[in-house]
Amino acid sequence: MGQLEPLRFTKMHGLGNDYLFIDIRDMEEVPDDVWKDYAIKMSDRHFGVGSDGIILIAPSKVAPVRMRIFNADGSESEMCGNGLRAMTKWLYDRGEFDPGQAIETGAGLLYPEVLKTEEGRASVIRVNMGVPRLTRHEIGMLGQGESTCIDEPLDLDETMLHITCVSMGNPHVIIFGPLWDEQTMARLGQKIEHHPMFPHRTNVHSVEVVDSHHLRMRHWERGAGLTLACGTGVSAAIVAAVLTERVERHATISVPGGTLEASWDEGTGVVYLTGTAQEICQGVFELR
Ligand SMILES: N[C@@H](CCC[C@H](N)C(=O)O)C(=O)O
Repeated sequence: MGQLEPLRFTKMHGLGNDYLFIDIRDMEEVPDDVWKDYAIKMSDRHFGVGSDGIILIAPSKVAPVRMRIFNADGSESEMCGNGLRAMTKWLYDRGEFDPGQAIETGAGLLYPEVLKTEEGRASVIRVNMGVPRLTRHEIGMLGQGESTCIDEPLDLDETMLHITCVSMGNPHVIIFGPLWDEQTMARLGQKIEHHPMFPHRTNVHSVEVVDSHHLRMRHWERGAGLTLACGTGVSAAIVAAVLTERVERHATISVPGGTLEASWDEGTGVVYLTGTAQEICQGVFELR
């Protein structure tokens, strides 16, 4: 790891979903296993810096820049909604974000937009999260590949749940009902994350309908556990709630770390996610 250090990082968050951003555009290429190791060590909340994962600001052949995300357990994910807003802010605040530009992600090219600034810095960002994917094959679930999973039973031994599954590039399971408390979210979230139905594991969300324009959610993230917000999860939730006729196409979504606005456009099929992003601090990491 010696050649990478000292490793500069910026800690940022979207509603408390926090990541350590590392600009690797001018670095020599290093094997993914090295990033996996850094993700585990840096993310540790007691023996590291503390975060839900690390995000690499990487070079791209198809866009001005690419986002790669490694969860706190070192696994790589395709996408991160809160991370994408935070990365847009990182670029904007450093004069490196052009209106209309794309950011390459594992879910394809995505288009963020800075809606509001404060003292020249980005504060509210809207992201075109792309079109949700609904077949089992696209979600990475077992079963009939071309079929969807909408309000279907999942037997968890101790309890029978009804799940709706959506991919926003990464997989999400949505369970509607009264909002689970933290303990239940952790216990059932972990079980569903590792359920054999999901060979690549999955993110899990408890979702309560407040009214036809308002949802409340709690998250168990694949590779990170309980988090204060999950942008792709919120995007998946509005899709699942519209598909099951629980909300209109635009909703406010309350999560433990704050509030996001989500909408699912009828014409284009695109999901839009709007919310804040903040920079916490900058630092230098050296493994001891
Ligand atoms: N917090 C994120 C999602 C991060 C990745 C996720 N844990 C996965 O493994 O897919 C978000 O804001 O979308």
